[in-house]
Amino acid sequence: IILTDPAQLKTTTYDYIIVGAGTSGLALAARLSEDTELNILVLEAGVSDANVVSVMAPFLAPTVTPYTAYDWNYTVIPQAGMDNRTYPYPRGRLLGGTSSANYMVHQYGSNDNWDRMAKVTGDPGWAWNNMKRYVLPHEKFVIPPHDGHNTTDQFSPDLHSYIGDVDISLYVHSQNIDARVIETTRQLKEFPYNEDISGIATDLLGVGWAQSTMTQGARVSSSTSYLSIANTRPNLTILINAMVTKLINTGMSGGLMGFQRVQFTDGLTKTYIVESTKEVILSAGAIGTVQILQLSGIGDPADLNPLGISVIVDSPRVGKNLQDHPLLPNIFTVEDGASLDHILRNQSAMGEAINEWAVNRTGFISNNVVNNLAFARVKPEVLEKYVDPAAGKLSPHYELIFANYWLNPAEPVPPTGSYFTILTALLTPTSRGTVKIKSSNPFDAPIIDPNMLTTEWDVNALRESVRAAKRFAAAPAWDGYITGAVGKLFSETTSGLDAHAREIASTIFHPTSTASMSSYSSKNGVVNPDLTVKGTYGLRVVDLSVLPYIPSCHPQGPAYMIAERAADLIKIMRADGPDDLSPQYVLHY
Ligand SMILES: Cc1cc2nc3c(=O)[nH]c(=O)nc-3n(C[C@H](O)[C@H](O)[C@H](O)COP(=O)(O)OP(=O)(O)OC[C@H]3O[C@@H](n4cnc5c(N)ncnc54)[C@H](O)[C@@H]3O)c2cc1C
Repeated sequence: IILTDPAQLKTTTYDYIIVGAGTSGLALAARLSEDTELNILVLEAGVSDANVVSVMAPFLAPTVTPYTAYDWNYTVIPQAGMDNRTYPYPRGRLLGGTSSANYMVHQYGSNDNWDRMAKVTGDPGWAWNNMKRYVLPHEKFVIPPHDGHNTTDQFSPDLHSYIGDVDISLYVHSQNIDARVIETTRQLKEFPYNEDISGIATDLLGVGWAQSTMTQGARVSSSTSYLSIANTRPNLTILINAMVTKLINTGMSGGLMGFQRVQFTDGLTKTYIVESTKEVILSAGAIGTVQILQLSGIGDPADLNPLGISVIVDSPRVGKNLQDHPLLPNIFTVEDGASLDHILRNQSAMGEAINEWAVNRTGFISNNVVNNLAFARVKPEVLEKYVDPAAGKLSPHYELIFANYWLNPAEPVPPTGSYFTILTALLTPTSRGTVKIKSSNPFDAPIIDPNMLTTEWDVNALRESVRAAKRFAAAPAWDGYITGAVGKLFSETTSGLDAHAREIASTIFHPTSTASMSSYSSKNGVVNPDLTVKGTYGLRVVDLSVLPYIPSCHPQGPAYMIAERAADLIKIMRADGPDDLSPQYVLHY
């Protein structure tokens, strides 16, 4: 049941209270509520996602954020590595969280991403060999896609699940560049075709077809999937418009501090308190989770003391390990009228397209914003000088994203011209940023410093991605289409290309790792391998903040995987012994 007013709550005591009805939060709520004996409350600061056209229509995803009613409307502080520019840092503030606001590309990361996590945390349960089991309950691959096209060789059917909760589909509308992208894989050895870039198999490298969380011409979020399946359960309550302002400590036990009470506000004047008998679980995302921890006195004394917040749990790594993928739009000019731009900037043409979508769920509005992606590694001679920051030899360093129009999240399409965009994203950054509350007022936005492009590796690797994009675009497949390059992309020099990056790069919106996991004995982390917050009992974090390293992929898949395993970890803790667990929940390691 979804409630909108705290007065509608039947009780103030629940077994589990989950903070944040986002990507991970709703997946976890759905799994925990399978046990009818448990009473679960989810508190979400944002609004309902119901009937919001920009949220539902896949191609309109870029209009859900930034700076809207569905966004937390954050802005980063001036970035030293990017000409001291600031830029928006969108996060979904609605049911489904950022899965209701993202661009829907779905992957799991490379096997190495998970194996490295198992290694650094000392918990083999995070290795891909164990994690891959969660693909089965998680995804439901849609065959055929909504446009009915033949998907032979566009994904590997044997790798995928068809019985899970989240619909995942290949494209449902072609872009006129699709054939040229695939042709390039035949012409340039450097960019081989990869039939399946989900990351389920060992190899993520190459050019392939995007897999997206959508079905029947509409977005699939954690709200329209996990929640819509679980929502009829009487033991699951979701309260929206409920912003958590802090956790209240409820006393020590065995040297650990409890935080069983959750304080929240309706956003206006009233404050409420609810209590958990088992656990409070923070799923407020890489920014929100840090904010709540710090407001509750869990953090670095150097951050909290100056704000007059008493330190209850000294946890110096809270908000410290922020990682994100820098994104650089490399835009080419193309033959007049050969791109989608003339439609995108024509209001009546857009109106017609949206109308077609509203009536039939067809046309380009029913499709994701991109159809093809490429994952690649820098050349060995570039890597020579560095300790490879990738999780393994089959993990990409960067990504190329292809769109037959002007796709620059930071700058709208110019009034004239036709364009082709190859966005490049650095997937293995070594720069580390921070998230820190500005004051003890929960309504003050935290200070977000992604600190991007501040290491030599990051600058070099992003430059290599631009060179790769230019080599890609120089393949014969693009003859008669591309006519030039926009801005400093023209440059052939190192300094020119670096200036291009500093001038227009921003984020692909993938913040992670701000409450990262480390082994039970390590202090270099915020949570333990079972996601419990170090120094506390009855408190866990279940969202992308727990990742020690950002995965080299689009991270909503990992957010869902973390939630799926967290549900098992919680169920195992509750069970008296293995006999109490259904076979599905026994970990095999
Ligand atoms: C524009 C954009 C495009 C993206 N495109 C892609 C893509 O194509 N593919 C991909 O894989 N990833 C993409 N991402 C990233 C990805 O969607 C997110 O990283 C992921 O969904 C985060 O999941 P999460 O569970 O950690 O947090 P979220 O899904 O953000 O959930 C956090 C929830 O907690 C709530 N919350 C926060 N603070 C509080 C509080 N104090 N009280 C109550 N509730 C609170 C929030 O409102 C939100 O609902 C994109 C992100 C953006 C912004």
